[in-house]
Amino acid sequence: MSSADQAVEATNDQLIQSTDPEHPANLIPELCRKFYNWGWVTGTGGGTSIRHGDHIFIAPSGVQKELMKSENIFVLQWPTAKYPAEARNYIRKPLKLNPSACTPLFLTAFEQGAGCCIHTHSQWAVLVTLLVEREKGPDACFEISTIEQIKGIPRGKGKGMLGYHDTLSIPIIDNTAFEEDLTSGLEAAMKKYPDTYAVLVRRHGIYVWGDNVAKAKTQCESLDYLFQLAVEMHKLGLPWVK
Ligand SMILES: CSCCC(=O)C(=O)COP(=O)(O)O
Ligand SMILES: [Zn+2]
Repeated sequence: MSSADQAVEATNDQLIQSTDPEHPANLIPELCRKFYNWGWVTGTGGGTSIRHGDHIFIAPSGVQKELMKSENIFVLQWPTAKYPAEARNYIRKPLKLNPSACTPLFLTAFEQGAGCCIHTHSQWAVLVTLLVEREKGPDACFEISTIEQIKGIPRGKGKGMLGYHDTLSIPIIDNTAFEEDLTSGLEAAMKKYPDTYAVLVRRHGIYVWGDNVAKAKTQCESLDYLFQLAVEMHKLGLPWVK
């Protein structure tokens, strides 16, 4: 390790030390424990990142997310370069750990003004991506209507929440061999669907973001509920869209 890296590691512990349970360095491990119990981040997959002022808090890669501690958290100075990875401005790097492979995807959500982004490997999310026809290619979307929980999802930034009679549409992008390579697909989906707060990844999971942690979490919960409901409706032969 270079002396510059050692300095980043050694000098910036204050960035992740707080007695406030709402501090991102405390909140990320706490949220990941909940997400693990909900089947969202099992087997090291998935994770979450929070923007707090001009700092981005990111979990390490390939670790048991439910066992993560605040001292394992990376901190980036915001704004930062998305590419290449070496150009990112880390102001705290835990020794012997790498930042999450989801980092460029989380940064894409922060570029949209998000305060928190959650990535899950929920089986319900994966199942709906398998049930929506593949032939639709870049136009593939999961759609559901006339279910009360749709009201938990925003209509778009500053546009209020969807109503009971609205149709919720979540774009689906194809998976790639490496998590980082999903970034261009996520960017394209955000451009095509500027009001969306989530993008499904076929055979992989979902990215959900929100203006703050509470909104990202509740939106992710509402979507997971709707995906599970949709799978159960499909088993009963019931249509998702009236
Ligand atoms: C078995 S998990 C494969 C990688 C992945 O999809 C993921 O979300 C985890 O990435 P990270 O680098 O944050 O561990
Ligand atoms: Zn993943």
